[in-house]
Amino acid sequence: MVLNVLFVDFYDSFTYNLVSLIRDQGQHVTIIHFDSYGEDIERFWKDLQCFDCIVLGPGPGNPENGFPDVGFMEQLFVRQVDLPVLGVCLGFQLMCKSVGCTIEQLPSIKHGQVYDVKLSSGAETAGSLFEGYPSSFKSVRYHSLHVNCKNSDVSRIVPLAFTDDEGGTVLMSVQVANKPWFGVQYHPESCCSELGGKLIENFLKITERHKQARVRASESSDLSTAQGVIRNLDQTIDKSSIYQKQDLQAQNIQIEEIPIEPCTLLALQICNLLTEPFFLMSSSTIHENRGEFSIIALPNERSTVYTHYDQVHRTLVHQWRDQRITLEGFASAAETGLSCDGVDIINQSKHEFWKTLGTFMQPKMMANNPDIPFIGGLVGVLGYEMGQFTVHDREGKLVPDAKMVYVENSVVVDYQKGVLMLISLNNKFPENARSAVMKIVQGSKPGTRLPQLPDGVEYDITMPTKESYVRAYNKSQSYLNKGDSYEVCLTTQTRVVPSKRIEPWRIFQTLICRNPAPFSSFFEFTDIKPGHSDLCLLSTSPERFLKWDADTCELRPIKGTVKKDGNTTRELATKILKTPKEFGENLMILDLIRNDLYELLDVVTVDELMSVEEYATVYQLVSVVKGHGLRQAPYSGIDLLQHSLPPGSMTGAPKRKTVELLHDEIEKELNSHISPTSARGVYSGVTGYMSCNDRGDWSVNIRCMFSYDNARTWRLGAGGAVTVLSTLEGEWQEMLTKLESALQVFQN
Ligand SMILES: C=C(O[C@@H]1C=C(C(=O)O)C=C[C@H]1O)C(=O)O
Ligand SMILES: NC(=O)CC[C@H](N)C(=O)O
Repeated sequence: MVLNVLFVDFYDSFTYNLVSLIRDQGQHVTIIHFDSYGEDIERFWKDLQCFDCIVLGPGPGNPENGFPDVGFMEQLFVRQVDLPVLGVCLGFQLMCKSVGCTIEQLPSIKHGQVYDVKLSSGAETAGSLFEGYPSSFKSVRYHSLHVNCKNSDVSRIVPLAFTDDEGGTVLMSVQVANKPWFGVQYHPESCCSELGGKLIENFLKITERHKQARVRASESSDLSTAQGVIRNLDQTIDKSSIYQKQDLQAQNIQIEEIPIEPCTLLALQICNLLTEPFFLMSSSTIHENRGEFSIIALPNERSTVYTHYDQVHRTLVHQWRDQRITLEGFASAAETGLSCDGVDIINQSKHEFWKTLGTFMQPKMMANNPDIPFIGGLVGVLGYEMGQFTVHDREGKLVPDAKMVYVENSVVVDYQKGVLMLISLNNKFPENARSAVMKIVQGSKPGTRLPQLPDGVEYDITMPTKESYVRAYNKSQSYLNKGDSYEVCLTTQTRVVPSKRIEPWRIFQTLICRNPAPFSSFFEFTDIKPGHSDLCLLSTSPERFLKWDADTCELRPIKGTVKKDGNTTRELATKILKTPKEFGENLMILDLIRNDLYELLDVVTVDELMSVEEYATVYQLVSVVKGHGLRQAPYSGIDLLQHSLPPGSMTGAPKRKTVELLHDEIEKELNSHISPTSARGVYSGVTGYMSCNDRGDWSVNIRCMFSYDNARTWRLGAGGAVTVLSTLEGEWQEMLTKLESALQVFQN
């Protein structure tokens, strides 16, 4: 008998981790938001007849705030719903409040910390929520608030578990007396919690028994009506796929392999000799599993270019350097939506923009699957505001939020195999590019002279004041304390104006030598006119956002940073990175990313838990999460990409609420010297490709600089995760360290 579980989501970023635990038990889960019914409690009550139990999930906010934070969900208990209920964290607090407990500030807030949960005596008896549990087990806590039942009617509450921390004993689980209503304060669904699946299994057994009793009393509802209701209810996420997968045909690819001596300057040297435009996604450090490749993408007049402006909900489509288009014509088409020779104008939201990209790519996907990450496809940059929950408010200057270019010719260097490949999808690998490659491959070893920026240029650098940073930091702390957020990725932006324009390529070469990184990128979009770009990104990112192939995907969130200086050995860094502060920071984002994947996929694994990685200026704590079974799913990599942007490591958790707080409150004043709308722009977005052999790889836009005005001014973002364990000085210094990784090129 499959149970129908109603899951009430309070817009949390751990919802689907819990949902997956229930689905693993073979049960059907319907997810609604706590405010899906608005104020229509009667309709909600009627629909409840279709379900066998209710799970009230975790989430931001405080049940004491009432309707804005929890809707009318407390009424479940006030009206005495005749269904088993499991409340988790916020849901638990809500249930306890409804029976007279108070919700109070936790003396020592815990976000992403593992504690021993101890059962009250008798809690593990047969038929209970903790049947078969040991007397103590480890679980993760994410809460600012806790339940105080000292002044409540003790006959209504059966405490089941507690934990000890610095603030004394904290209630971890209760049952409401004589009711099948249970709750846990801890998070059974975290990847660092023990026995989470068992808790759900036990709750479902309780549900099963309850259901049987109801069936006997013939209270059960008509199954066919139930199915209709259920189908229409579950609308919290858009589950449609961007494009339908089809049977793929083999298509023509020309690949010429040339053996090479692996050297990460190779791609740079080839680009130096190229006479045509190029984009570079390059590794400047070779590691197993990241940075094994450099890709030089060669756009030409056959290349279609997509530019999306979220501020005006418009996409412009044109061919690379179409002679009919002028810079002024293009800018005015973007601004007004009025037609312009050579440009297709589509008025569409960013959501529809993804579909436009998908529709374009679908017929280009091919059955050939050479073991090469990129054979040709869309390459480009997606800004932070292309993600979910973000908005790009209208401000003075219209800037692109996304630019993607379809590229048929490329050079791919595989450092591990020691081969370079010239790849063409149109049988016409450009001769000039071939001779540039041959010159470098056959020539003498590349020199080691470090490129320098030209002498005699002054740099006007504007960064946020420490005072405004302090205010933003304090705001972040106050939201963390109130339980509105568990982690806030607070970011700053700095503007650099050189007294003379310097070629982006020259800056990039300096940057990549000073701050080598596995995901460096050079994207100067000169798609209208040579020597002119409306978007330019120079990045030395250490962080992979998302990589996929036809069946699996991988995310590598970085959270936890230690500056390298003369005294920091790897050993010391590891010690610092394994403290509760860094552990919690990383775990929260790891759990958030599992959630992002579980929204679309059934199987998600944690393949590396908090490894320490070394970079030029910092040590970082990195986890690796994989999603499996894409082949059987209706989704492709592009669905995962759309779905999981913006990167959780750049937002904090829970994602939706924290993105909102950052935009409306926290970063507004802090970055007002750059933009009045607190848009992050390219920073915090992603850069990469989707290849016609169904592979993709995207890095997070950090340790980078970008320009919207043809390299006259540059913007650099830097930030870090603020948690309750942060210190103001520590975060300020961490931000400066990250800023320095790119800013250093302008400082001598
Ligand atoms: C925000 C930045 O980096 C992010 C924040 C990190 C952290 O808080 O430790 C680490 C890597 C990135 O996910 C940045 O580099 O500007
Ligand atoms: N994870 C949660 O559900 C948190 C609940 C509540 N907002 C708190 O901070 O205590």
